[in-house]
Amino acid sequence: MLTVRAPATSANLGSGFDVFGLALGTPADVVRVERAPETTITVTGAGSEYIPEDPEKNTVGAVAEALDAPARIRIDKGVRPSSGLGSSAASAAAAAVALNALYDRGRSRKELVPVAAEGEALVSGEAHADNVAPSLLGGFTVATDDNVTQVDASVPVVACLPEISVSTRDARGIVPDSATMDEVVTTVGNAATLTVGMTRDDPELVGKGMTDEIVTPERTKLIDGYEGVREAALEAGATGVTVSGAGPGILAVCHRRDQRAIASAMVDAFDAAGVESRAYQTAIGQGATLYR
Ligand SMILES: Nc1ncnc2c1ncn2[C@@H]1O[C@H](COP(=O)(O)OP(=O)(O)OP(=O)(O)O)[C@@H](O)[C@H]1O
Ligand SMILES: N[C@@H](CCO)C(=O)O
Repeated sequence: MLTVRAPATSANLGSGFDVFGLALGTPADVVRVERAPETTITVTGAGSEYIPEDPEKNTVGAVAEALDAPARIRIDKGVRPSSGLGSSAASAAAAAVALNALYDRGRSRKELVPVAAEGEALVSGEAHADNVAPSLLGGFTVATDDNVTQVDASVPVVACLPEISVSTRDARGIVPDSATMDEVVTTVGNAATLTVGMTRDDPELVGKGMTDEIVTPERTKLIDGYEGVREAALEAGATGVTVSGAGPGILAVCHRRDQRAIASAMVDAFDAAGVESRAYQTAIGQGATLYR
């Protein structure tokens, strides 16, 4: 039996829609695999009651199929589904690493990115790789149609998860079809600023570059209390705040000294809007870990 822990992730980071992603130190999914004549899946843990065990509907089933690696797969969910914290991707990334090792497929972590993205195609309709890339590789990742670039980074973050469900499929349905040239120019500037910030572990530059005028304003309409939470986090010292992935999770970037105050301000602001939430005080972390 092989065991893999794969981390939650935050995609988009505002200006990098469908391209940027980062691995979170916590939470994470744990996947255990054993060889079997055909794939079976059991799911326990956070939100497991909402996750199908049918291999045709679970992201790990798509990964087993893509690697031609049938197995008995047990998923222990640390990342609740429909969270914006890459729940479906964490399982897919863990399964890709585990099954690749179990069947000696010899794929590199980078080569496993499109394999794990097959799981995303199953649940959201598109094989976007911006969650599976950081879950597999760790750090900050830039996933384009034909390449993935990774840099190690250790910027502190707070990921606040409200008790609201937003499906990625629905949130993709409200992405605007077009953008103005001014919006594109601003976005390119912000994305470049954020990228430089990651290479310098600089929360100020990363936070500044997280602003997005194209996709995020539409997505925030799906998150009750978003504006209040954003303002509270900024007042408590966050250097940037945006929707995590497709939401409803909200990501704040910060200096370590402000982390606790920001977490508490975000939870209180959700509470004031009548929404329960929990905040993970963490940092950009490692990719999937294999335990033999
Ligand atoms: N192994 C899995 N783990 C989590 N969700 C799964 C899994 N397999 C299938 N699903 C389905 O995928 C959907 C959750 O995926 P979705 O992309 O909406 O959420 P998310 O991964 O938390 O969000 P995001 O991609 O925005 O970070 C749910 O409908 C869930 O039932
Ligand atoms: N880039 C994807 C990530 C989903 O987690 C989206 O925002 O739809």
